[in-house]
Amino acid sequence: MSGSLLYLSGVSKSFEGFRAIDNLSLVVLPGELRAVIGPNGAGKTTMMDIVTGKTRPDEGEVLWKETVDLTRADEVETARLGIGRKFQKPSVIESLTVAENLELALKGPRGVGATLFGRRTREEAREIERLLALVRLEEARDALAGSMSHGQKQWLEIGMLLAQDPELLLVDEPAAGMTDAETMRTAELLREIAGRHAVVVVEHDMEFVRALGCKVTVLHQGRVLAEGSLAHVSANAEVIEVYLGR
Ligand SMILES: Nc1ncnc2c1ncn2[C@@H]1O[C@H](COP(=O)(O)OP(=O)(O)OP(=O)(O)O)[C@@H](O)[C@H]1O
Repeated sequence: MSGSLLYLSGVSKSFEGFRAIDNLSLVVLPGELRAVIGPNGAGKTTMMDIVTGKTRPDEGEVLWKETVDLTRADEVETARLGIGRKFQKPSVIESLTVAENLELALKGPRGVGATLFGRRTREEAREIERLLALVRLEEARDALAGSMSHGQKQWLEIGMLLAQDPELLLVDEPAAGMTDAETMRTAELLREIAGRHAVVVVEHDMEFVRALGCKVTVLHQGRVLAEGSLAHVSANAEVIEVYLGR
């Protein structure tokens, strides 16, 4: 599709004869915020695995910016192209401070020594401040990441992914295990970062999806069951039957 950032068409993937993804089509535009919902086993994780090059589809097209064939890319290449992925479990370095974690993310994995023993350039310091403000951890900049709440660790990790300035951020169930206040704050954060980055969020928490206020894609049995506003998909009889009405 013209102007798409991510384009999936007719994508299928089977595991030992079981179709986890079945003729899936999906388009994400630059800067778009999109929620993906669906029952357990609907194929949400497999879809993200395909986009990031972790899993190769059996059939179908997966295009980045209309031209780059993502079915030939591995996870390192998709990261380099600008696709960031936030897994459910936070993976911050607990023995470093919040600011040091962000600094490390700016410098990449080879920057551990420079982070611990080197000096921050003025540009790095400015970028760290921008990210701290964005993820609302300014007050916690010098605290150890290990002392943060679960929600704060999730925000820090989102900040670390943003340090790489991805054009697409895939986020897997960020609200799981968060308090209600943290959940709402996370929705606000993702709304804020959309625009500069496209964000695709997989989530089960419907209050969170409502707070995102974005287009929703409902997956079921590896394909798109419904797509549109939350009000639109919530009124769909099949969606109610397989997911919302449980
Ligand atoms: N490597 C694999 N080998 C065999 N089956 C797999 C593999 N990966 C996924 N599946 C199967 O494919 C289906 C889709 O799984 P997937 O994890 O993508 O769903 P999901 O929508 O992310 O579910 P959940 O909400 O539970 O995380 C499931 O039935 C799962 O058991």
